Amino acid sequence: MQENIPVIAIDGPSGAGKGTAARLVAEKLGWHLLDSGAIYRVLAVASQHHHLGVEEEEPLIPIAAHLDVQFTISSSGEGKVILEGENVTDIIRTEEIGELASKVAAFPRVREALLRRQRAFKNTPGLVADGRDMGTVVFTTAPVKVFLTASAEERAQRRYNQLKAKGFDVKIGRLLDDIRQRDERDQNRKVAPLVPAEGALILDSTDLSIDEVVERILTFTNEKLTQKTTI
Ligand SMILES: Nc1ncnc2c1ncn2[C@@H]1O[C@H](COP(=O)(O)OP(=O)(O)O)[C@@H](O)[C@H]1O
Ligand SMILES: Nc1ccn([C@@H]2O[C@H](COP(=O)(O)OP(=O)(O)O)[C@@H](O)[C@H]2O)c(=O)n1
Repeated sequence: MQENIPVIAIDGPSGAGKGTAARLVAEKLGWHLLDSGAIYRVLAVASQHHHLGVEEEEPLIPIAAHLDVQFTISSSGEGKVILEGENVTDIIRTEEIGELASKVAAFPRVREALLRRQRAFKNTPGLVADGRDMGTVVFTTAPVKVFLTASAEERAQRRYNQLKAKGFDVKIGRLLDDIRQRDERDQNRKVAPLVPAEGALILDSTDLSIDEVVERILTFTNEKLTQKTTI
């Protein structure tokens, strides 16, 4: 039964390490993965394709409802994101698109239109989902909820390293400003604001390695799931 499929919901601000941790936890457990932020990022790109601004909600709703996107894994294990037949894997990771994504994500009816698509990722044997509202809105009954955070300075530095490695020309000061603006927008919007879910493990990763973060999530998952059943 769909209700009995376990979900690990990992929420937190930009650059906290959610995506990295979620992928590694999902690999370790052999569970499915939902990068919900990628859906909002894809919607931002789709709005550009359709020559729409991100200031008005109404025109974005049908685009969100009928988003033609595929998340595929190549034979070498590389994740690919295909929008309307076009490979948008790298484009969606730019700060410009992150910024637009956080604008389209502030519209309640856009979020509503994307709910079913996100919930469809929940399949046996389990799902690891990361985003801003996985534990508070999309998977409220998830047995395992984690709020992963880190200082804004550390998150900007991580983003800087990540984008530099991909060959993007970025400035650390600008990234820090962007992160602070995005935090502000994500935390203060009226619908599905970024807040820790009730009962979430609050994990500050500022001084933790990726391996330590993954270890703590797995330990917490074990504790939570053995309280109910077993993993
Ligand atoms: N605990 C950590 N210590 C150092 N770097 C990290 C840590 N967690 C993630 N990173 C790196 O920071 C960058 C941003 O991580 P990501 O998982 O994309 O964050 P988020 O999904 O929360 O925005 C990536 O390059 C990742 O490798
Ligand atoms: N579940 C989610 C996931 C992302 N988002 C929005 O989408 C934007 C991009 O999400 P992301 O997870 O890819 O961003 P990063 O944390 O990787 O910077 C965020 O700034 C949020 O505004 C959201 O509102 N709800």
